[in-house]
Amino acid sequence: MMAEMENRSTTGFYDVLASRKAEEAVWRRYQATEWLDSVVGPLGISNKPSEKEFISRLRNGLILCNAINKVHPGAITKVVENNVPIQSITRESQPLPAYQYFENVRNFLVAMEELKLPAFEASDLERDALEAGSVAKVVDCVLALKSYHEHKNMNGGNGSFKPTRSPMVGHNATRSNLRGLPSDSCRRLEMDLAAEAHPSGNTEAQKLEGELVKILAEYMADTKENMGGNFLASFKAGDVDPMKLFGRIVASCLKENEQKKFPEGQTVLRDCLKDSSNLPVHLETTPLEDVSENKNSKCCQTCLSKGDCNHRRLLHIQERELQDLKTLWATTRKEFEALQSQLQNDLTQCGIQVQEMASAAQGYQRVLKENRILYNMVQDLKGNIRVYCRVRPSFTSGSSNAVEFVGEDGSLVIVDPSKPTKDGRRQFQFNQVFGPTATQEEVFDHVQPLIRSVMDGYNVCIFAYGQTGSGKTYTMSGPSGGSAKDLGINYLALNDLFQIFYSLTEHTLEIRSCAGDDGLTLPDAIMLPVTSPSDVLRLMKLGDLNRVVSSTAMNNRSSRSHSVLTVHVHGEDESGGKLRGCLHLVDLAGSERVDKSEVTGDRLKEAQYINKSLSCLGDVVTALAQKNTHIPYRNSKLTLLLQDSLGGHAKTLMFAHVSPEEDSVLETVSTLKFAQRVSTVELGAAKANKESSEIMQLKEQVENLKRALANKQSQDQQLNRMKDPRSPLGKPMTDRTPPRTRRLSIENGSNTKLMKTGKHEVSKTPALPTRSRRLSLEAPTYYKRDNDDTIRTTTSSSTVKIYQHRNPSRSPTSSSFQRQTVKIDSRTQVPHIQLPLATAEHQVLARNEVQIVMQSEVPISTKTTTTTTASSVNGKGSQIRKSLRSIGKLINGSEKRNCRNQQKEPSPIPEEMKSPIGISSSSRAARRQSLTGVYKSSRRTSLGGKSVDSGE
Ligand SMILES: Nc1ncnc2c1ncn2[C@@H]1O[C@H](COP(=O)(O)OP(=O)(O)OP(=O)(O)O)[C@@H](O)[C@H]1O
Repeated sequence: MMAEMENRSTTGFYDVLASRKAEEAVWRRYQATEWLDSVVGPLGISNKPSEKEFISRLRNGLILCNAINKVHPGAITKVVENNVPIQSITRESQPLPAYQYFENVRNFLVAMEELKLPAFEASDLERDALEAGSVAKVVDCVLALKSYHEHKNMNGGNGSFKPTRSPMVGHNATRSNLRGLPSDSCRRLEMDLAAEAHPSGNTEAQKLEGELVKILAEYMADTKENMGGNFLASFKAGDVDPMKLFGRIVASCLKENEQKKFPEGQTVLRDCLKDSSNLPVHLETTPLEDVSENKNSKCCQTCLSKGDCNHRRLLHIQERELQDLKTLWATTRKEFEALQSQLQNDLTQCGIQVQEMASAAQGYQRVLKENRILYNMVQDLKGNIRVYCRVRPSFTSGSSNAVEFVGEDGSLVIVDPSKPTKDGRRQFQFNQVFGPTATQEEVFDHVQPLIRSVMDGYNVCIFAYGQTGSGKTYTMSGPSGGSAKDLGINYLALNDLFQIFYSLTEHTLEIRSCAGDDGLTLPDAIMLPVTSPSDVLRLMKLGDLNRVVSSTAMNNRSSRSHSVLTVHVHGEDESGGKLRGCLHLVDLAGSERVDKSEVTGDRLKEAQYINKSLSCLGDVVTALAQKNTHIPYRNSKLTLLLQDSLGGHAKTLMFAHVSPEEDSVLETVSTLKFAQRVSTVELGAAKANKESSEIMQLKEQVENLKRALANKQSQDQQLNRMKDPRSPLGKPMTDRTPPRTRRLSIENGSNTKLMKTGKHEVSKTPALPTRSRRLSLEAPTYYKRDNDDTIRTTTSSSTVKIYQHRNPSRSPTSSSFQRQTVKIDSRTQVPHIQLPLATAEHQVLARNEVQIVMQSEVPISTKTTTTTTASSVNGKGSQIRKSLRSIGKLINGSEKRNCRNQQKEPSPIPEEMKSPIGISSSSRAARRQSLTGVYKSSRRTSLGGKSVDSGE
């Protein structure tokens, strides 16, 4: 059935092909006839002449010779004519002798050869030698001449002419003209010829070829029907490559027919077509897998078994091409792999380099950081005041900026836009400069080490300086209503201290708004326990409410006073040594030009006070920088307050704030100049307030020895009195002011006598701590005893209340002394200090406090160079040892004296009985004690003879 179908299909195909070919041939003959008619006159044959008719009209060669002479005049010089008009030449007319025919035809063929146009063989015109394709060759030859003629007419004979051929015919005679074409094209033409040569072959291969040809023919016929005039023209003109066209035809045949036209089972034909699709034209788009598949196709297998098929040759060629492609593919793959591995290597190298660069950058940052630390250490050793500068962001967009450059190394370049010359540019160098984008956290990172050193017993002062509105309060406290990330140094520092504190102990802290051990005091101070930074924040906010803030033309929330937050840290190190650190966080009021801030009334007065105190600060800094002997600390309360930080052994950091706006450039330069001057101030190396455990032990020994000595002396006195025969109670002693009291009075620069003023007893302050004494020097200070036994102190117009609280459990000598104590003193409105009265309770506490402080300060006051270094500790120890030795000598001396006295007659009357008031012996003891630093008894006397139980 299948075979039958195949046979039918094949027969039908050849019928169609034959009719198509016939049509084609007719059409071409018509073209040739028409052209010959137009060139040499009417041939006298029909429009659609048969092959025979056509050949017979050309056989004598006369028409051909005339035609070629028309196209190319002089191509044939001698045309043999038979004097019969062309029109009258018929099949029946007498033929010319054969040699004449031959002469004309030969001349024509030679001329065609010379014109490189396709020719035919003379035998093709023989009457009885018509064979398949021979007439077509003659027709092609005429049409080639026609095309040449047209080309000549169009281009005037210029340019190369490429003759067209019939797609249906192979031209043996024109094989030379096909040399330039690809060999595969030739092969395909050969295949076509082979197919034509065996139209009725029964072999399978022939069948397949036949089917292929049929499909091609159908396709070509369809294509021809759809061909427009342009296509034909370009085809004729040679613009269309016939081989490419053939390839395209085969490809589209494949597409269409593979799905539609081939019934199931016709796999052979499909494979064959697949095979033909692997022609070079299609290799460009056909996947390689398809090519390799086709190698085993049934058609090829059949062909291979046959051995002499054109397919075999084609297959060999394709195999070679496939092999070449495989090789190319392998090479390309290798190259690709090489490129891939190269890329991988490059990427790895790149990664390594990036890593190296990153680590180099990190190293650079580390070195930079170390450099800064070392530089700071050098500065610390030299005792320079550290100066950081902070530039706030500009608020006026679009205006030019006075800050030209902010360097990582602490350099800052300011440009005065009004002076475009070199003079307008100034460079400053500080320890650190923070640009407008610096965050609060970044700023605090650079301050943190300094704050932590408070825990090591150092006094630290950080003060913010700068023109109004430059960001001082922002740095120290943060913006009002800001979020947690905006918190300033004050909060972050306290937070940090609390964190360290929590990691050390669980104890509750105490906060108080007073100067504490050695500073100023403030009105309405209260003592509150705090357990966390938020407690402190709450209290600080309360303090801020007392700070006058008002709006000026320069700043909406301009601070109209200086603000000082002081944190006292008392601690004990692991070896039992005592530490005392103090942190002052100072937000100065801003300097301002009143014409710019446009303040009036009270605000104007405030501005004047602020500027005056800042100018005093400037004077102090200048005197310090010039190493003058006199430093004018007392010219203002601000400088007095900062005296320890500016002139002592504290670590001091100044934040110079500047506004970047162009119209602030003068103030900016002035601030930076001041900051530069501050950075040249050398305070000397900072010293920690630390007492080692060895010193503590020695102190304890001193105390014990002192007690032993006192006991001995009182025993001596008793013995002496008992030995004295003149009075059973002993001789009354002169009531004298104890020597220690006098000494203290001298130290304090005050009179210890109680002054009677009406009901009140007024006395100079007893041994007040350093800061209080300094205050009393500025304005004569008196303590008044009220009815309620309150001591009042007055300074000029203000009243001072002393809040010196001592919790017995906090005494340094108490065993229950907390390991770590943080006392936070918030002082505000320094220019307007109000110092209130103390209560009786406070008075008592004050006395106790003083006593404690004095006890701990004795060695320090005698050795003002207490430091943490081994040598200084040893120095202090040796001083104490000296004291011990002298005490020992005294004890030994008194024992010897006692021994001598005991040898004398002992008095039966006790010593106390000898003195009417019974204090002369203690006075003497006190005198001795004062010589050795014991002054509890003398204080008792100075405070009115009240006994103060040391109690500790
Ligand atoms: N680094 C900064 N980033 C963002 N805003 C800032 C910065 N510094 C300051 N400001 C803003 O600038 C304004 C003025 O700042 P601030 O009040 O701190 O200035 P000041 O120097 O304390 O002024 P005064 O001396 O008048 O009290 C505020 O609105 C503040 O929020």
